[in-house]
Amino acid sequence: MPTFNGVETPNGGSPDGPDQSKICPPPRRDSRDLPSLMLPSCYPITLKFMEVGYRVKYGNKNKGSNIKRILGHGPTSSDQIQERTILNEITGLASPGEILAILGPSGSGKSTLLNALAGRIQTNGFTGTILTNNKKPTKQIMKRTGFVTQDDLLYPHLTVRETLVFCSLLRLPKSLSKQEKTTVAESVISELGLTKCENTIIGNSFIRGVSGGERKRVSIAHEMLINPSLLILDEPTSGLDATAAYRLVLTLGSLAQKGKTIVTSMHQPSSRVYQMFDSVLVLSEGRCLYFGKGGEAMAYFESVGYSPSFPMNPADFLLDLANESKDEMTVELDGDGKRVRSGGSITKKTTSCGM
Ligand SMILES: Nc1ncnc2c1ncn2[C@@H]1O[C@H](COP(=O)(O)OP(=O)(O)OP(=O)(O)O)[C@@H](O)[C@H]1O
Repeated sequence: MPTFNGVETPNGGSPDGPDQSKICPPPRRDSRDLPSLMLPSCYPITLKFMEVGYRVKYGNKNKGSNIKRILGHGPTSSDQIQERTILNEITGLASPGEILAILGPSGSGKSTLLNALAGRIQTNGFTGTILTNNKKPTKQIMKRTGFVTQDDLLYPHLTVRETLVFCSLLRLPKSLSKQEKTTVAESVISELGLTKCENTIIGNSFIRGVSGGERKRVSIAHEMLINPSLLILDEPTSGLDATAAYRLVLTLGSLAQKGKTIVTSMHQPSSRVYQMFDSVLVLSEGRCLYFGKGGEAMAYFESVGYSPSFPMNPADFLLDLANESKDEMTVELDGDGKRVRSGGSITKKTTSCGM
């Protein structure tokens, strides 16, 4: 009987986490039921990360030296090897059935954090602890982790269906037949709402293909083929209009409802997208400004003296805070002596995580 990587409990049914049998029924071993086997996330993953830090060394004077010579630039002090802290003691938690959104301005460290959480950073500069179900991530856990990168790499000449069937043939275990792998791809196409465009080519900037939103969905579908329990996405809504972004996050929400743990970075979510986040982690220059429930962020900042002077999208407010936290600002007080946002500036009182 074929085994399917995305469903079976690792280590013969004794996972590193909660008793799975209490969470969802054991899968029926019938290849005709493959799509229904594949869709439930039967292996919940709780992701904890504590004091995650990342420092990089840069400024190798030998690199690009020919170009520098052509430009007439001799060795300068900036050619010396320097160190930079990209992430500074970031702590947080993502639970099954929830969406954790990493928010922050460009360059604040969102992608770096996601890479760290996905185990994609293995250099000396990395510090801190990342646990899945209270243990160091095992190979089995890594197999159940999907990572959707910011820059998707897809073959422009293949259709959506061809892309996913091809990936399915490559990524799914040899124990599944070709027909079963095709069935898995078909069910993912349907789950991600790609049926309408399944015969459209992916395309690129030269060849007209699927829309930006559909392209993002194909990237997510690509990871969904392995039925991940933990899905990490780097800016899945970048380049999408507000409605397409909302629809995509709705899809993420429905995946979360099936028991998956979703961690996603997002640049500028609309207020209705923000409302779909269970937790948010706000980064500013690699430091955590806030980690906690999305719905409690505004109250938290108000309690520590920061509030917008007019009703606004919480995500915009948090991004303003993150952007302005690095600048020197003047404290402005309203009639009650509260610090207020005024003329686009918000004063910042704390950099600790509001957990
Ligand atoms: N290996 C590296 N060497 C030097 N600097 C790096 C390295 N990796 C990341 N950085 C820097 O760290 C900062 C954070 O980068 P990161 O890509 O994580 O930001 P981001 O929040 O995802 O940005 P964006 O929203 O624009 O994608 C940036 O200033 C980037 O230039």
